[in-house]
Amino acid sequence: MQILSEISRTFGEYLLVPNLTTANCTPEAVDLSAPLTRHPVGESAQIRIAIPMVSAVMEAVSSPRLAIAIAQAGGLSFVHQNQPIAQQAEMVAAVKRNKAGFRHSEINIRPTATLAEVAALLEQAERDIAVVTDDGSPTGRFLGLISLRDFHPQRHDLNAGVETRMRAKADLVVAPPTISLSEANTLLWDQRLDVLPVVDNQGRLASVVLRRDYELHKRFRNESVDDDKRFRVGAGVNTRDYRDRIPALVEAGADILCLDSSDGYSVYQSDVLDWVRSTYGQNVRIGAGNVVDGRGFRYLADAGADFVKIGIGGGSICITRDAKGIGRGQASAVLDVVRERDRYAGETGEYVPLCSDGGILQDSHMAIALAFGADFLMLGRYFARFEESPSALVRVDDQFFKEYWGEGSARARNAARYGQASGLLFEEGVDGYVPYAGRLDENVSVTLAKIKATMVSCGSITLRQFHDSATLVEVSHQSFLQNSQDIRLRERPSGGRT
Ligand SMILES: NC(=O)C1=CN([C@@H]2O[C@H](COP(=O)(O)OP(=O)(O)OC[C@H]3O[C@@H](n4cnc5c(N)ncnc54)[C@H](O)[C@@H]3O)[C@@H](O)[C@H]2O)C=CC1
Ligand SMILES: O=c1[nH]c(=O)c2[nH+]cn([C@@H]3O[C@H](COP(=O)(O)O)[C@@H](O)[C@H]3O)c2[nH]1
Ligand SMILES: [K+]
Repeated sequence: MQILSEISRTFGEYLLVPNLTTANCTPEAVDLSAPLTRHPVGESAQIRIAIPMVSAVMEAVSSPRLAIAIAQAGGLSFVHQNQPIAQQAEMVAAVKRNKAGFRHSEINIRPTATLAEVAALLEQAERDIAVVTDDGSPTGRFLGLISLRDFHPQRHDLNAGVETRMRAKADLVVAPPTISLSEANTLLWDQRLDVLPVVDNQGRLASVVLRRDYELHKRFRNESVDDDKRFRVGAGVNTRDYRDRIPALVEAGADILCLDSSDGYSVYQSDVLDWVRSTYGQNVRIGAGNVVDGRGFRYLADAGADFVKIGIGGGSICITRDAKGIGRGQASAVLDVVRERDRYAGETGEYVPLCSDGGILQDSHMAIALAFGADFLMLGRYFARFEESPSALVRVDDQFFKEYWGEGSARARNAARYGQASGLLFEEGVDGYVPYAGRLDENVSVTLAKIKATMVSCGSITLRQFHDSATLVEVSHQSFLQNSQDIRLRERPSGGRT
């Protein structure tokens, strides 16, 4: 038996002490890009992301819709593996079918639906325009567009059909699937369009190009895309059915894989990494984890992991520490693994990026995790709150929530945990709600603004500089208690605690 001589600590126990801010150190100059894959020290990784955020390998978080929204913002999603292989592969393929700028139409309606129905659909989606297809699906025969400007409750009978007020295909500008994104954007502006439908030669809707996406793209110039301008997407895998699951995910176009486990310091993960390297060489990139110390890191790095993920029991839905008594405060875990990563890089010349997974309770913790040396962050609760996450939106009294549950909870019925003969019969996660927070892009831009402001105060314009020069200090419990004492807030500050 051995007792480590440290107290295990979380991000909330630290603050950053500012360094000198120089004139070239501005939020505009801050580059938050991060490597996802191992690479020789001093060179660039094969896969990088423009913002250091990936979404958790969880059913309540990483769906195709969320994956597209994160890729648009510059991060990456890992589609969850707690589902049949074909279904997971189809989710990956659904993301890859979207080219940056060309998206599957989300707001669709049949021509025989009533104006009242389309009004309700648009109100619920907070959009102005719906696409009319013969069967109301995103790939049906394209018939026209209907917007809130096409009818008025006082002037038109809301029981009338959509077809009575829609602008029909013959009067609209449509584009063939061969159109390039820059040609499509030119049409949007020259023809003053809000929506450009892309229609194949059988008259079926292939995708839509939206003016609002163009405007978003101007704001987020950092989309995560592959060489064919398709969105990048990752996928979770496990240590059991990998010989079948990995080929299906690779075939579907997954850009990177991630072993999804509470405890990655196992021969099972090393076996999977061996199998991937002997089957695909470096053509398939795969991260491993989770670990909480340098030994776990070195084991997985030696076994060939592309990145190593850190975190046991620190997630918002976690009860692993209660159930199994394993884990480590996330700040201590990151600190220990970072030291080993840097030693490993010195010895081998290979940089293996680190992902800090879970336990981010507020935006400032992201900056602190990055200051500790994490290359990027995996977030569950943070992304579960957004419109684009797959779970249900529920209303309780006057407040809206999204459902959010752990992969080790009974609800997840995790096939790996509960399907095995020796069955893990206990739960390691809870099932609950998180406050609904609106659209992903709006929230992410506020969070990034905060991280950039922190880095400016600390005199860093790249994450590498931040890792090297951040100065952190432990904070006493008392100083937190004294913060905003005796002030009764008029209202919660916007963009405050997330
Ligand atoms: N980060 C965290 O703190 C936690 C995460 N989770 C999440 O819950 C889900 C399930 O995680 P785990 O229960 O760790 O799943 P897991 O599949 O990695 O492990 C479950 C059990 O199966 C064993 N096992 C794994 N591969 C095996 C093989 N090939 N042959 C025989 N035995 C094998 C493991 O040793 C373990 O006892 C994941 O999505 C994970 O991310 C769950 C608890 C904590
Ligand atoms: O103890 C656990 N029981 C669970 O059921 C569970 N499900 C997910 N995870 C892990 O939590 C991470 C997400 O954490 P956050 O919501 O704090 O971002 C995820 O990325 C996982 O590492 C679990 N941990
Ligand atoms: K272990």
